[in-house]
Amino acid sequence: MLQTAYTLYPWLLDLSKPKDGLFRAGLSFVMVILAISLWHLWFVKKSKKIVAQLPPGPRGLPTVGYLPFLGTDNLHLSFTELAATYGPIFKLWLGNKLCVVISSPELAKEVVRDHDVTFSERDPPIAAQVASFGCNDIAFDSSSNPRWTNKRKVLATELLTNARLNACYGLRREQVMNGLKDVYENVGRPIDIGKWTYLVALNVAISMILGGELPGEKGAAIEGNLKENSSESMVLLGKPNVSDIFPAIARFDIQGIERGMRKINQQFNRLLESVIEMAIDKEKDEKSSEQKLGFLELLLHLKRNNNEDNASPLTMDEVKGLLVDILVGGTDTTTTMVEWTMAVLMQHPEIMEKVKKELSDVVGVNNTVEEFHLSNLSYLNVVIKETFRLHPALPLLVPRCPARSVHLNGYTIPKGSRLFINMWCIHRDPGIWENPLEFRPERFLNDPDNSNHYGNDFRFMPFGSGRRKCPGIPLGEKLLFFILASLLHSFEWRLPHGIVLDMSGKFGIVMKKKEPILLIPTPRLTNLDANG
Ligand code: HEM
Repeated sequence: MLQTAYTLYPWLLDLSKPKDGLFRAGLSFVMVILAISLWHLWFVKKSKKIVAQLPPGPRGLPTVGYLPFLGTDNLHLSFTELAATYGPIFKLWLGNKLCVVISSPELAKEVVRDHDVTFSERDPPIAAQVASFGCNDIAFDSSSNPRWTNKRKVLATELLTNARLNACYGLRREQVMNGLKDVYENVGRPIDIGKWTYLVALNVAISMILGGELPGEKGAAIEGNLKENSSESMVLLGKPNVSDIFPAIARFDIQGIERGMRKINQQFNRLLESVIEMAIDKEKDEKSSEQKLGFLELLLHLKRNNNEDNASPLTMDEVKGLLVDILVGGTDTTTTMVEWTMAVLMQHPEIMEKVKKELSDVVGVNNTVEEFHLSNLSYLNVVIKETFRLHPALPLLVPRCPARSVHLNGYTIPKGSRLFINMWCIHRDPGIWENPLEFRPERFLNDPDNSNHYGNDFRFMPFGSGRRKCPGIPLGEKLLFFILASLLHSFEWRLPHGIVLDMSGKFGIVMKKKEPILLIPTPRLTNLDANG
């Protein structure tokens, strides 16, 4: 058509025959309009083709996108409902962020294995950027930054090695025993399991960071402030922030989240400076044995010296970022998992009985649990796995962000969009799991692959997978297991009279129980004091 118009064009412009002029001018006008219309049609079709390359998804409203239709409480549930309509890959706009959600193991494999490098970037929320000393931690630093690889290596090969964790078992034991003694003193009264566990997990983290208790009144005050500060930080990190969804208005900080986080961060910084000073003094006074050093002393050592591979030493902000990862990454996740496990056990008395019997057989009725018992508690192990399946601490993992546009399942996932892997949906998919909503630990009992939850089985990834997989597994799992075994072996638990368990979750970075779980303890061991 365009070619015909092109050949006619000289004739149309030949205005030497005046009587035909009007006709030719009219025809010329029509042809130009036709050409423009054809070009327009071609252009619209081409742009539609680009739009069609995005995954399907629900329509939203101008500016806010699908935001008003999503409940704030349970993003993973809304995403699961949308997957039922739009399939295992869909997109939606939240404000002006394009989000893509995937909900099948096949697509999860493509993201975390086949395109792992491309999908390993993060889109850090503002509060997290501040809390992590400008993304100087592991969770929010760019994976293309060689310093990120260095920090993951430091965590894996310096802090969380078996030898190091074994060396500081005494510190974990002491904090768990202190927690059990608190429960003992409150026998017969309701205990908030989440609050109790959070305090124990935080005490463990602080104690391992400092290599024990800080001396004197100053030390006790610093420890108290660190606890308070970490809890406040968790609250702000969990709050949805309008500035993250509408970057154009971020500078107004409408909810004051950024200001709040900056204040907390300054206090935290001052606390860390005091702790660092004390650690340096301690180092001067006594040369502690290498294995007994606290994480902070080790990090300061790595800050001063090049490590074996001659990677450049850690910066002070990186030391602080790593401490934040340990304080934040390990405490809320462990707390949440203890809460959910206790809740499901209260719902299933027959499973609780089996757990208690195993504990009595393996640990003995007059002994407290020690970490060396854990590898023999195979039934408790599968109870925890089943809880991970039904109540993963991070149901959407930590959202990823492609470093460049990628094709996934025939769709384009544009660079900079936010990608969620809905593990909640995959963990409950009836096509994968038999009676998926049933709490049945036995499903894992005869499983030959005991390590299938470490990221190689894309149907079951409570710790994520690929380059961004949780680097805290060795500590997280040990602590979770140890706290649960100790609680269940030392006490009988019952719900307060007339209380019905509420099993709904409240979505944040970590999915906690919506209602705290309050349980009343009665001693099971006769001699907790003697063993402590
Ligand atoms: C039961 C306890 C824990 C659970 C369930 C858990 C779960 C997770 C999950 C699901 C992720 C996201 C993985 C992904 O996006 O693919 C993650 C990331 C992370 N976790 Fe854990 N975690 C636990 C304990 C810990 C502990 C104890 C630490 C620190 C010592 C820790 C530090 C981190 C860090 C730094 C990241 C970010 C990794 C990165 O982005 O490269 N976690 N965790």
